[in-house]
Amino acid sequence: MWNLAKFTAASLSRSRRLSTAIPGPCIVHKRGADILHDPWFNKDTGFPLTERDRLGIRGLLPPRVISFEQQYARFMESYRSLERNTHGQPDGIVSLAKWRILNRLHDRNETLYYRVLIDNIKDFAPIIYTPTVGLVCQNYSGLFRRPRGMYFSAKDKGEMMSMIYNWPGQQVDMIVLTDGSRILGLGDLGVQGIGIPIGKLDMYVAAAGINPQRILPVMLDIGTNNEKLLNDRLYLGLRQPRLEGEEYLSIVDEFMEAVHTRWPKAIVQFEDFQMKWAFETLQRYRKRFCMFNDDIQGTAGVALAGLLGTVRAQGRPLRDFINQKIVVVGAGSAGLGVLNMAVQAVSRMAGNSDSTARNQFFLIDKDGLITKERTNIDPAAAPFAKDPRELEGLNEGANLLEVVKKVRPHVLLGLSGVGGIFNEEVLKAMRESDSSKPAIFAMSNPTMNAECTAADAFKYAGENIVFASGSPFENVALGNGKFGHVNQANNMYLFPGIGLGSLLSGARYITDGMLQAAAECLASYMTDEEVQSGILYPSIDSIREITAEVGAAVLRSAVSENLAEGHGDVGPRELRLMAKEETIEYIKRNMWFPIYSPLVHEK
Ligand SMILES: NC(=O)C1=CN([C@@H]2O[C@H](COP(=O)(O)OP(=O)(O)OC[C@H]3O[C@@H](n4cnc5c(N)ncnc54)[C@H](O)[C@@H]3O)[C@@H](O)[C@H]2O)C=CC1
Ligand SMILES: CC(=O)C(=O)O
Ligand SMILES: [Mg+2]
Repeated sequence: MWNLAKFTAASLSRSRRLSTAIPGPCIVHKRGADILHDPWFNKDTGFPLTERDRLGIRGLLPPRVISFEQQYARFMESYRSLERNTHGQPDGIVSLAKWRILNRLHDRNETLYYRVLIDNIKDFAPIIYTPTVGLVCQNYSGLFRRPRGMYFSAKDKGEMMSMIYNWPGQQVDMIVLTDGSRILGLGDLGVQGIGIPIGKLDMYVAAAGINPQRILPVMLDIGTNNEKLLNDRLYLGLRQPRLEGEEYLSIVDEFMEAVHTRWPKAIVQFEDFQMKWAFETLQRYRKRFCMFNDDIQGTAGVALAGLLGTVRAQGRPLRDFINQKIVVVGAGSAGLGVLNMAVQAVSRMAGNSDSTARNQFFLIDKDGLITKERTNIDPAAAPFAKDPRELEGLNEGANLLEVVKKVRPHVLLGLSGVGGIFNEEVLKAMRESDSSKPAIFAMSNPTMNAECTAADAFKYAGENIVFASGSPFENVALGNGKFGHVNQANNMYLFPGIGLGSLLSGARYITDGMLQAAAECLASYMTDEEVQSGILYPSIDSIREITAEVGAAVLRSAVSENLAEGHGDVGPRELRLMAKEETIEYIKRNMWFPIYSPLVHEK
């Protein structure tokens, strides 16, 4: 049975802590059934009698008024009974059933939905976020029932400025935008990729307390090159190949102008764009709009925090980072983002140039080790290409196993999207690492695409490793009551704080300094004791706490760079005068927390 007393005590103390964030009485102009069908205002059976009378819904609901706590307990009961009833069925079926029950609540009653999400984030993140969100995207055209977010297609060229005013919300703070061209490690899913902005924005509400009335998931449907989808009669997107070149950019330009015109202060997060457009759009917009690319920049900060954690886990001073040999598998937007940020960190620590700092990194893509002998090398990868003359016994295109055997890296980091590529032989080769505590980061998503499983990593590379994966795995039982800790190295630890800190600072744009501040905040969050037992990141249960700290670090960095223009009533001067703790408090006060607000004045 659901423990109601525990729930009430926990949520009461949380409400008190965040009491200043509770909105005042809001007056709703809708009446009757329209209110019941609006998930923002709907309280289901929770409408008190005065509201039923005055909002014209008396008689439209069963007579008994059910409290929020009872509704919560009822939902959790049905969720747990779904778990029991689907026990033993294939994982995909169970996960989709769980997603459906949560999605139905999301569609019906947002307050209750976000409350159960916040309180049970560890259980529900794998459903609304990776890995299940990947399965949802793959099946989106069949799962589609109600629209969520906005869709701008190549057919809407010239219309976007007026379309943006079709969005019913007055104010939008956070937008997550995709073109569906590289959804997790699942490739081009066209319009079906909308599941990703929806899932990311759910994390924004849960972790950063962004008001769900002010979020906007967006799909830019500029076609798909996925033949299976083009031939699927249920496919809901444009049935045409992806636009390229100037045609493509003109669509993204038009969208960005439209958004900026209606909501000049909204933050735009680019998500799951294929590499060429990920880099190109970041360069194109980063000084014009308040935007960032999560796969390049959010991932980089989380990975850097993990890499610094592995140095501490070895009992070494942070500065020893400059001596770590790191093999990165995957030279895409995520892998290159990580390398660029890691190189900046090494240069700062060692006082070296970037080119010297790059020596310790080895980059592998689908054609093997990248060296200067590579023809048609991608310009973004070129700075990391090795000089073959400086490599003993390793040639252009050397395979992963050869590289691991020769280099004996301290860290093996996968962002390739290729499931199982860290196979038994590769993992066993990591036993010969030069590190006393080698690290394996299998960061690709969803679970199927992880470079290895947690169990295989501890089994083949040894019990002494530090392990992290992009999607969650259970901790691994090592025998004798010991467990191998599984970290989740996922950009969810940073993007909510980057967005929230940027929003509340009123920054004109998002700089490298702000992103570095976010990464440093995450890197210093764990104690030495935790890190030495292999725990690199906080538990997802405390994601709201860590997000508040990351948000404060980002805001303070914007202030120090003179980019903060303030937010709402709080101007740049007040932001500048805040001490660190005051900034964290300010951030927390501005986090939305779901409770039923009165919908009518009390007379
Ligand atoms: N944990 C996290 O927070 C994040 C994880 N990711 C994951 O990283 C993966 C890659 O994302 P992007 O870099 O954006 O993709 P991308 O498509 O830009 O890059 C993929 C890279 O992997 C390389 N690759 C493909 N097959 C390979 C093989 N057999 N051996 C070695 N390299 C190979 C490709 O050559 C390319 O360089 C995806 O699975 C994504 O879900 C991405 C962002 C954040
Ligand atoms: C986590 C994430 O952003 C990705 O896998 O693309
Ligand atoms: Mg992504």
